[in-house]
Amino acid sequence: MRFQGQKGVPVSALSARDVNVVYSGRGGRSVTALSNVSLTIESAEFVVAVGASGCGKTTLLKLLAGFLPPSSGTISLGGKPVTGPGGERGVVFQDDALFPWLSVRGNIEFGPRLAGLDTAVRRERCGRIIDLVGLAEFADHRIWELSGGMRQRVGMARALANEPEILLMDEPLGALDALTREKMQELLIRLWDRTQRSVFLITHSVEEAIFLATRIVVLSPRPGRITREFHTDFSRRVLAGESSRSIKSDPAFIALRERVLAAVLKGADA
Ligand SMILES: Nc1ncnc2c1ncn2[C@@H]1O[C@H](COP(=O)(O)OP(=O)(O)OP(=O)(O)O)[C@@H](O)[C@H]1O
Repeated sequence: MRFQGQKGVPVSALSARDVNVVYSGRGGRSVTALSNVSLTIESAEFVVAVGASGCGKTTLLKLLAGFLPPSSGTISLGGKPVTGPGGERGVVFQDDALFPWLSVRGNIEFGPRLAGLDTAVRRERCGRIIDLVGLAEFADHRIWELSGGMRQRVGMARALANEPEILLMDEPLGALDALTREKMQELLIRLWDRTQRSVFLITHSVEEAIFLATRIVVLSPRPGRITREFHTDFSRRVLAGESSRSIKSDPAFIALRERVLAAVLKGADA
């Protein structure tokens, strides 16, 4: 499938630099959700953020998406300031609001249709994406006829249909049962590999983070900040054909899981 990031053409780096976010809370009390956070998601990286509840993960994603301006600091894409949402950044949430009155294809074609893309180009592009997420047989089904895992595939396909440079995902697999979740993790790795998009993903599962990421960032609360980073490449083994079970039970995987977990718990206690 043709995407801007393929054949060695780098997609733009998305950066947060010295970012602070202060929310005004109830009774005049303010909450520092993020303090001096700097993070650059380089071309074709798969960055996963983990951390205790309330450490600012979603706030960071909203900044990168352009949904929320920082109180201070800058967000930039390819060196240009981000001042709002944009088609270069596709966003996927856990409970993505799909349009129940449209078919799978209708949902996926919605963005390109709104952007005024020529019908033939739109059909062709969305057909390829439907194949890529394994929904070809269900293209004409309504959303209410799909399982939870299939709906998440539609959410991802809908984001990909706008050909973003980077996918921003907030707990996309959080609501799925364990078996479906593992299958979707494998699909995410294949999507990342095939499309060469950069990905920024939030999860509460340390195991999921290690399985998916090329880089894990650990955030700690009060105030929210990045405390540790880990580089990992277990997803390469998925792409090489090794089974998820074999990878997740590898002593090297388990050892890293304990190190990342210790970093998360240390931050949560601080
Ligand atoms: N709109 C808001 N107004 C006031 N405070 C907010 C707002 N949004 C988030 N907060 C606070 O900012 C902090 C960071 O919240 P955020 O949702 O970014 O954390 P999170 O790590 O994504 O949490 P979780 O893992 O529970 O989803 C929390 O203390 C939260 O209560």
